[in-house]
Amino acid sequence: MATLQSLLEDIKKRNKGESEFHQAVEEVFASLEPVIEKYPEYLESGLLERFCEPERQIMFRVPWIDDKGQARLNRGFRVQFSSAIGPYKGGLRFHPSVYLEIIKFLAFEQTFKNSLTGLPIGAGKGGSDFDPKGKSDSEIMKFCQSFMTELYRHIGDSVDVPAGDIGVGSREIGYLYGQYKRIRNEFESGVLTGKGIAYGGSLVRKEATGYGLIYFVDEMLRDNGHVMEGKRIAISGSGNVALYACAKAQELGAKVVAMSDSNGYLHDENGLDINLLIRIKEVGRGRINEYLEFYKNATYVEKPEDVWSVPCDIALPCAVQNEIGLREAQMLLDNGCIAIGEGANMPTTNEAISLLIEKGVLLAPAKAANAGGVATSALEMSQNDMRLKWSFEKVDNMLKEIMVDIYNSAKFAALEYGLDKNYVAGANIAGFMRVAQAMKEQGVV
Ligand SMILES: NC(=O)C1=CN([C@@H]2O[C@H](COP(=O)(O)OP(=O)(O)OC[C@H]3O[C@@H](n4cnc5c(N)ncnc54)[C@H](OP(=O)(O)O)[C@@H]3O)[C@@H](O)[C@H]2O)C=CC1
Ligand SMILES: N=C(CCC(=O)O)C(=O)O
Repeated sequence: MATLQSLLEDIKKRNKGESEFHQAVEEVFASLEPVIEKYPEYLESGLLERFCEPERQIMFRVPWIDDKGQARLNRGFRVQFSSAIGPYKGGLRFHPSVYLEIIKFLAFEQTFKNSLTGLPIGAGKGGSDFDPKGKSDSEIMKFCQSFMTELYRHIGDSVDVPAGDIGVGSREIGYLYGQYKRIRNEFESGVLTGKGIAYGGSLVRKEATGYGLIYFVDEMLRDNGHVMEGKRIAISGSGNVALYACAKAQELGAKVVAMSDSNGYLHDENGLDINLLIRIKEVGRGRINEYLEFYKNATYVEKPEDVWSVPCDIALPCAVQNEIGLREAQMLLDNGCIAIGEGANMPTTNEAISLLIEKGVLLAPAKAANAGGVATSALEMSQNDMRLKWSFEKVDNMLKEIMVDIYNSAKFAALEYGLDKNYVAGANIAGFMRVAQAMKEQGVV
């Protein structure tokens, strides 16, 4: 008879060398132990094995011509992980660190996240090893057009709906959509989300992941006798998620004193000027160290991983996977950090999660806390379906409600299994149960 442990070993054997995917599965299996004890049929029927196997993985060649007339070559991916509760849904990551297994772990995480939103969206993820940094607008466009020339055959508003992630913002979505529309000869606005407002994008989508993170963390703090007001916050990353998490945290009265990028971290004890940072990053497409030209008291240290050495009450990892290991977790504990809100996907190692929870740090897990982006993407799909355009306030209120619901789902799932305040386990359990129920009713497919 299979056990959780023997299944985990089998999954590791079947996916040799895929350390991030192994890590993601290990974390989930640790959470599901009490669930499988109560419902062994999820294991005995092979459902859990199917749950951890992507429905489809697609890899394709992406040739393009650079501004010098040189032929360039990248690789594209799309992992369509689960369609149990809706069409595949998840971002596209353009970054040189991308390869198939990275996309697979991200797509696996998306299964739980999309389930927790309560909306009809399955799980997928895609991307490329293309590096947008240092590329001209024309090169970005030519790459996106070539990428979509391959991807279009695999997506659709009821099949698979990509969106943004690292290196993919509304500019890239626009170029991808333009090529898709040209090939399909059809205005299928719901096929991509994160679109520009002029042609079907939803208000709040740009801000959603960052805002949603703060809504979740604020709910978690309040439920545990704390307030956001007056708290010191350190954030890793300075992209779409980090910038809008910073803006909303400051709106709620917190002081954000540090933010990072892949070259280092910015520190301003007076609190970062978020409007300047948004101008530098979004308008100028510049680097955060340009901030020093405006604020002489600020510092920029060329060690991104040491952003967590800046004393803070709340840490918001909003960059990449595994940026908080045991070393960084100890830095946070030594500085009296009381809460962590994961804006990035899988930013904390399993060892660091165990240490932080053991020490009583309130940990808002990525699958739950950063679901605001995909939830608002689903709201964009709904508006597109109905050919409607909702107001910023309407969408923002829906986002806030969804994030509070997600918090409560994680909280009460943890409580049901005697795992009070273990929001990592609660999110994994609540996310799993909805998809597992759908899989059970749909048969062995
Ligand atoms: N966009 C979305 O809707 C959602 C995104 N996420 C997750 O949030 C995280 C950030 O995504 P997003 O803000 O969209 O991406 P962006 O491309 O807008 O920003 C990424 C940020 O992370 C920084 N970064 C990248 N690599 C490293 C590194 N090795 N060390 C430190 N910083 C690094 C980048 O710095 P630099 O400019 O130097 O490269 C940049 O500041 C990702 O983990 C993503 O998967 C989760 C849910 C939704
Ligand atoms: N990159 C995203 C957003 C995906 C989406 O909006 O479909 C994520 O949830 O990780």
